[in-house]
Amino acid sequence: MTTTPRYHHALLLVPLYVSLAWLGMWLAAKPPSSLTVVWLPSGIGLIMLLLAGRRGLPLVLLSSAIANAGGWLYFGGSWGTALLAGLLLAPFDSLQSWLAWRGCGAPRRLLHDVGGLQRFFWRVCLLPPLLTTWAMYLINHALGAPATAQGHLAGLAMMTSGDCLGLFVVTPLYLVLREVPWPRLAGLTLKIAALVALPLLLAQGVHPWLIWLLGLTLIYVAIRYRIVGSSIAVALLTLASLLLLLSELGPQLAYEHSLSYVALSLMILSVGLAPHCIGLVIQQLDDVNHTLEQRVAERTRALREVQKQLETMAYSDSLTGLGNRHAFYIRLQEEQERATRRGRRFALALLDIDHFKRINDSYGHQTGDEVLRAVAVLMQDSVRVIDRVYRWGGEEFMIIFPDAGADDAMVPLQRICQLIGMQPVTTAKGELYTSVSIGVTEFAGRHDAIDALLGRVDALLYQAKRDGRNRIAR
Ligand SMILES: Nc1nc2c(ncn2[C@@H]2O[C@H](COP(=O)(O)OP(=O)(O)OP(=O)(O)O)[C@@H](O)[C@H]2O)c(=O)[nH]1
Repeated sequence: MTTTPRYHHALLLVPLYVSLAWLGMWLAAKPPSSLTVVWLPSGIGLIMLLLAGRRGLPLVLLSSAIANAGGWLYFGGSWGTALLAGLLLAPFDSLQSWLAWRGCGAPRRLLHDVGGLQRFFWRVCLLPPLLTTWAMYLINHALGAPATAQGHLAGLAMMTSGDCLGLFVVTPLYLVLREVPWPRLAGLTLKIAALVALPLLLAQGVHPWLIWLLGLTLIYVAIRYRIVGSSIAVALLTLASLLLLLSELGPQLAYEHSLSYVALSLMILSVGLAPHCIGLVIQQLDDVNHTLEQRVAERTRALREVQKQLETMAYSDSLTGLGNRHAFYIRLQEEQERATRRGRRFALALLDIDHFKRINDSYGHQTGDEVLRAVAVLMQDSVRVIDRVYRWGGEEFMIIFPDAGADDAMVPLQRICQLIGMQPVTTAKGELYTSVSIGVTEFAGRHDAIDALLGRVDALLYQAKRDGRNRIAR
């Protein structure tokens, strides 16, 4: 049989189970006698199964047998009675843990939402003790355990509420321990201990009615620290109640003894349920909020992506990948303003592929597209990084040369003219020769309007066409 780390942890709980059981028996035997408020081993048994699954069942059986047999020996029972108590009671303790474990369903979801709290209370804390403690009570009684002063029913109620409270206190603590790192848990426990102690001390020292402040404290803890806080608070409240009872302090002792202990168990159960409920509701709201925020963030990211794509589509020419006419206008305006502000120049060239219609007519539109793409790449490769090439429309292109005059622009333009005129464009239909005509002008200072600039470059292009094409006019 292979053993996992979780099984080892369950194994380590055996001594804890036994010592908590003996501590419980010892407390019960203290005056005012035979009283149980909380039976912590019931919770420990469930944790063994949560850790080790079915393989934890023999561990619960063993722990319970040792605890019960030892208890009977301690209280003066014979070896035979002790052995019998161990053998007879252990299966019922194990059955209780098994029922509670089955009631948990998926432990991760146990105290995850308010619906889970209902399941936790009924199926984990209440039903398993209700179904098993009567048998254990009968066995104890048959073996010679005395009834409480208030009779069997009070004794049975005390045993059931004690087991129920054990499960109610220990299970959430286990879930908390699993999720919260130790240093944070220690800090949190100290803070909550101070908050829980305050109303208890006020009730003892000033006036018993001040015990009601405890309700406010627990609600505050639940709102502030969610289910983690309420779990720690309920455990601390149980501990504090036990200490107060041991010191024979506390308003509970005003009642009949055993019934007052049942009342205390029930009080802790009901007082504990409210903050758990508040903690879970707030936690659920937090989770919903978090999910919504995540979704909004995702949508915003997707929208930004679409916006980027739309911008690219709005400013670029899909065939050549160059900036389109819209982008050209924006850049031309910026360049004109910049040049005016700094007293600089810039050159503007308009290029047109000669007799492009013939290419389309002879080889088809697709081949025409290939030529347009090839010419676009060639132009882009022939200018400086800061120069910008745009598709003006059809087979016409614009180039803006920042910080350059028409003379400076002539150098790359001549290179473009020569390259296009001399080297063929490779297309699917074969190698094609073409040429470009170019008009080039420069910005003539602050009074040179954009329309005038465009009119000039257009006229120069037509001059180049008129003069025989495959040339530059300036
Ligand atoms: N393949 C293709 N052809 C286009 C595109 N846009 C415009 N054209 C074509 O480009 C041709 C332009 O013809 P014209 O304006 O007569 O110019 P041209 O034939 O180059 O003659 P010149 O400019 O006088 O040398 C037309 O046949 C348009 O259909 C395009 O995106 N792809």
